[in-house]
Amino acid sequence: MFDALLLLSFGGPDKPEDVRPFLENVTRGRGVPPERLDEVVEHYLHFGGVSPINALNHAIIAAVQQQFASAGTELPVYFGNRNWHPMVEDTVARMSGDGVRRALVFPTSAWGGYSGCRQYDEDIARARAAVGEGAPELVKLRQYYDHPLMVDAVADAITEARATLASAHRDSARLVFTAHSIPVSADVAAGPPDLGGRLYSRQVQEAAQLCAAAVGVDDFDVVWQSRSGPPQVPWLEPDIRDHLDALASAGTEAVIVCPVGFVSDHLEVVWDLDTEARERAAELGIGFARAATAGADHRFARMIVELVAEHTEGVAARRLGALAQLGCTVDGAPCAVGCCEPVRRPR
Ligand SMILES: CC1=C(CCC(=O)O)c2cc3nc(cc4[nH]c(cc5[nH]c(cc1n2)c(C)c5CCC(=O)O)c(CCC(=O)O)c4C)C(CCC(=O)O)=C3C
Ligand SMILES: [Fe+2]
Repeated sequence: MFDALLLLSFGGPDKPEDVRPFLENVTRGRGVPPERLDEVVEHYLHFGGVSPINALNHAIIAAVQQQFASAGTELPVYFGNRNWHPMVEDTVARMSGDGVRRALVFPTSAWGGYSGCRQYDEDIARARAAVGEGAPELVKLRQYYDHPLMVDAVADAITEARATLASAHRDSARLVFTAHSIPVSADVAAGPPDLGGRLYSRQVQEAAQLCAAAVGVDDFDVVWQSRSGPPQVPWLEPDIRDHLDALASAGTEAVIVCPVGFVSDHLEVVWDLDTEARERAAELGIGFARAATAGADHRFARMIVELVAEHTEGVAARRLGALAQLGCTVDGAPCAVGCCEPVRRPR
């Protein structure tokens, strides 16, 4: 029925010379100010111009291949990206050359919204169009932000992070979830029009609620990180650093920061949290622990295998959230008419 799995991701530079051209691909036509780009170049160069994202994706693929092998599932796994090599256009061309007729696509974003869902649909459509006649049918797997295996992995990561705090802080540390900020207009446009919008921030809130409940915490915060737009454009707020200021002034002594919005420890996690937010916490004199992302956990690969089995074996979709189940698309058609429409950006 399906003859391959494609892991579709964001992409990142592998060496210093890649950084500028990669960022040009990411931000083409998106109204990101040049000052912001110069800053982000520095973040990548701080890590030798190598984004951690490619190695992390290769590790996820290896874990999935291992599980396929031990289950006797013969499904080759391909890797393609939106913004850097291997580019999804090249990968889909290779799949076509290998005789792949129909493939499932696992996107490395768990979320709805333009950046997390619809833009991956656009990538699929663009890659198929580039191949032209005979391009494989590409079925994207559904959103998985509330999958029980994902929630379990994040919950354990929170517990492990808590254990790294000074003993006096362990019980009282404030649990703070982060996700990538997006323009408020993009959040308003997120989801099928009849569901009232703001699907991305509502999903992030729901995931945070599920993970907090899994560790027995009922009072937590959801804040945002890594905004890139010009200052006059409203993005989801507060930023994690401003939030740390507010928490410290209110007497909080320690925080556990959980980047629930990201599936792996890529650059925006290791720079914006492990470098900038951690520094801010040190300046404020508050304890800081960062929870690991779910991608490196064996349950994440198990979840991918289970999402595949929903299509290949009719396994029932397991999920803990109550919001609409979305994201499963065919050949890059959006989830619904008018779903997550790209918002026009100021020049
Ligand atoms: C919702 C969301 C996710 C989560 C869903 C998903 O995972 O897809 C995500 C992931 C990621 N974002 C990443 C990197 C970047 N994102 C940027 C810019 C932007 N992100 C946005 C949103 C998101 N981004 C938006 C609205 C912009 C503004 C420009 C635009 O409208 O498109 C820029 C430009 C420079 C800057 O301003 O930061 C960079 C370099 C990397 C790779 C990191 C690495 O290399 O390890 C990853 C996984
Ligand atoms: Fe981003």
